[in-house]
Amino acid sequence: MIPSIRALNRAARTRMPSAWPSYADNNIYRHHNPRNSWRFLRAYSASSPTPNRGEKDNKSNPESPSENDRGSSGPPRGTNEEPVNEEGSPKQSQEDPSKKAGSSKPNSSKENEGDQNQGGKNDGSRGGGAGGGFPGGGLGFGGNGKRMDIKMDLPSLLTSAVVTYFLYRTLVPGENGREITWEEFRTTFFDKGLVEKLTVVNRQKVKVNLNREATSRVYPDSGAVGGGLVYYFSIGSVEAFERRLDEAQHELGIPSSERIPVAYKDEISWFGTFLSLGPSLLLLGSFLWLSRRASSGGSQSGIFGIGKSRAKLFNHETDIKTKFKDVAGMDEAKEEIMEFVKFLQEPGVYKRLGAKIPRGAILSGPPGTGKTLLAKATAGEAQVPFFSVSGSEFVEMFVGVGPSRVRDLFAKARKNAPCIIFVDEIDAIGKSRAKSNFGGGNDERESTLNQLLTEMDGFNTSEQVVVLAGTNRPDVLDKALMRPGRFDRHIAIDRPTMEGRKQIFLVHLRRIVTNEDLDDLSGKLSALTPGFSGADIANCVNEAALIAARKIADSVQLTHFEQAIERVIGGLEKKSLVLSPQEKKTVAYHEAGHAVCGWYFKDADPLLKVSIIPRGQGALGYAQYLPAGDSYLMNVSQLMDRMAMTLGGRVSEELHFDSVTSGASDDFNKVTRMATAMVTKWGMSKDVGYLYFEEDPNQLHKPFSEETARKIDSEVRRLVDQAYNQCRTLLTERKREIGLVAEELLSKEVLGRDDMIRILGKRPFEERDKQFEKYFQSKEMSAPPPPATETPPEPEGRPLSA
Ligand SMILES: Nc1ncnc2c1ncn2[C@@H]1O[C@H](COP(=O)(O)OP(=O)(O)OP(=O)(O)O)[C@@H](O)[C@H]1O
Repeated sequence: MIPSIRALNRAARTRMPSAWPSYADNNIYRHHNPRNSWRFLRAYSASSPTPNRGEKDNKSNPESPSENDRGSSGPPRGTNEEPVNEEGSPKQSQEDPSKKAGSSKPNSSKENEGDQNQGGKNDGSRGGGAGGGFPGGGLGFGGNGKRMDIKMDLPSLLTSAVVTYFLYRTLVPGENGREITWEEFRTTFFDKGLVEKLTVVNRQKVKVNLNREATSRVYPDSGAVGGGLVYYFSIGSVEAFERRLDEAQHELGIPSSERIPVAYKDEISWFGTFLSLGPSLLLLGSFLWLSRRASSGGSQSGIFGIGKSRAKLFNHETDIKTKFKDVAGMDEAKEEIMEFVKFLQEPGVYKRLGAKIPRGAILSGPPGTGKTLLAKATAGEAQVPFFSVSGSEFVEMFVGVGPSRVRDLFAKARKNAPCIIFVDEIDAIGKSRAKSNFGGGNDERESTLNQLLTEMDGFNTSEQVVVLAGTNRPDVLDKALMRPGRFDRHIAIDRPTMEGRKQIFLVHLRRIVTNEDLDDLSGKLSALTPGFSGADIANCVNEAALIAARKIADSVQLTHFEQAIERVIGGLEKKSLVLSPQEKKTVAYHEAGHAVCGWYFKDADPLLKVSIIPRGQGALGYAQYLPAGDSYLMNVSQLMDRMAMTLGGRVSEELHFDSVTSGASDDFNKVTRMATAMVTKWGMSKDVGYLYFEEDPNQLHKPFSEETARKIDSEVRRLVDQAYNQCRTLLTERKREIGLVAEELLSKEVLGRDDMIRILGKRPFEERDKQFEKYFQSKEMSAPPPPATETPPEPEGRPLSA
């Protein structure tokens, strides 16, 4: 058993435990026994007269034991072993390892050489062998031979299997290398002549190659004998090491011809390399991982998919079930777009006559009017694939991504031709370049737009790819987009008319369970929902179904629809908002003022419903009016009546209370905007004349002179004052009616058109909207009757004339 090198150190020797060590275990650290070491030292020193350590004796005796102990590889050293053994053996105890060393047979030079070679081989091949015997720790040169055979290449680094292998190869030998100090090296190996060769690795460490034969004699149980354990020591510099080695050899009297060979080599530590690459690999890995997570998946995940188009592809066979019959109330738009369907279905008809097919169409209109739906239905009708993408999806924080996505989208579309590309919210990329240049443009957006224009130009007439685009802001689009050859067609889709709303209601009512007569119901609902878009209608129908479900009704009834409409218009009822009785009264009189104005002004919009239930954001009450049919022109009289009616709330407050409230600010906003438009846009002021001044918040200077500005101000003021006087005159006359409506409102909270008729009598003017009258002749639309005790006296039969 090999003694611990630690045992050689002075501090350890002084401990001297009484227990004799067990050498069953190879790990010398665990079985470190100072006593044994001490004994070893004593035994060693007992043999010190032999020239093991003394160069003097060595010189005088050519068969010096020091030569033997050193385990030289050459014949001279081999022949020197025997005298040591002979001299040393009688003085050494049985357990003393030095005894074994002393009793070893001399090695022939051939054997030694063989050992050396074998040892060299073993150093490489037995890297994983069990360690033991000698102390120290370190690099594990035992496995280095194999490790060095592995070539580092990028693919192998990238695969985890190889990384694991590297780690294994790097870590395992680490357990079989032991670092020792120079002193330990000298006393344990060098001075005993066990060293065969030294290898300076990377100018930092010296690997000790032991003569295995000699070592096995001195330390028979050592792991180094099998080649599984390798010792090394660190050096400050190669020069210092060489100097020290020279001195040591000189000290031992080793002739220069027998000096221990020193080799130099550079080794790459895979583990070290891996560690040094670690931060970069970690960064790269996290970047890839993040980009993979950031991307929404699909085949274009990761950083490499960033330039790919994110358009969703709907296959006509599976995904697009929408047909023109699902799109109601826009017959003209459908007709216009039908041409694209025909082109996609039968391109031959057009080509035969030499007609060029329109490349695309812009569908413009307010939100929710069914632009996307129409585009989808076009694809559904034409039975072609449909690529849907939003304009904003082209714009990324990386430069060049937008154009690249446009290219990719069109490339995919060409592969899937005939097909339809639908770019929703095209204004995100198609904004006028001239406008955006003011105050710094957005280059990325511009280049995306340019790419889009190029791609649309690049079509040839045989390519059956139709591009449809949707926008709410056709006014801001770049003119280049609209020129013939690109988006040839401009299809404006407005909010549906009453008949249109009826059709849309019918489409959506078919999907819910109701026992009402669908024709009558859809007519009523369309009359109650002026200004609703298709999306509002869809939402309203769904909301009614939800309300019915909440009330566990068997089918959806008219009342559910009424509540749903109120909710869509006014927002959620705010039950938590409790008004004080005085506030409630103010709200009731305010709303009653509006309602009475609407009832008695000839050109005002007739009232549909008035409510004082707080709803939505800050609205304490609301009045819903039916716009005069679906008219799109308004005359001065209508505008004045509307302004007067809008001021009705405040005037009523003035007439009924000592002080007024802040509740009319939104009314003033509307009135001011209306009056300003009359003066600056609609040529309704004689003083200002027939001029048009656009409101542009980006404009630094007003497009009119100071004098005109003063005129505009005074004209706007005049119109508002006129409306105010008109309103005040009426409401002063109708103060009693306001009181009746307000009190009814306070008790019932919601009044419908029929309630108004009941309180104020029939409206003294013929209804302009015949459709409306058709559906509301009955009493069905009245609000639920109040509890019997709170019912105010019937106002019927009172004078109503204005
Ligand atoms: N004419 C219509 N007929 C039937 N349903 C409609 C109609 N218009 C809108 N809808 C309903 O409204 C929903 C939203 O419409 P769509 O997304 O097409 O509006 P849009 O004009 O594209 O809105 P945006 O401008 O906000 O993108 C549709 O899914 C459909 O349920």
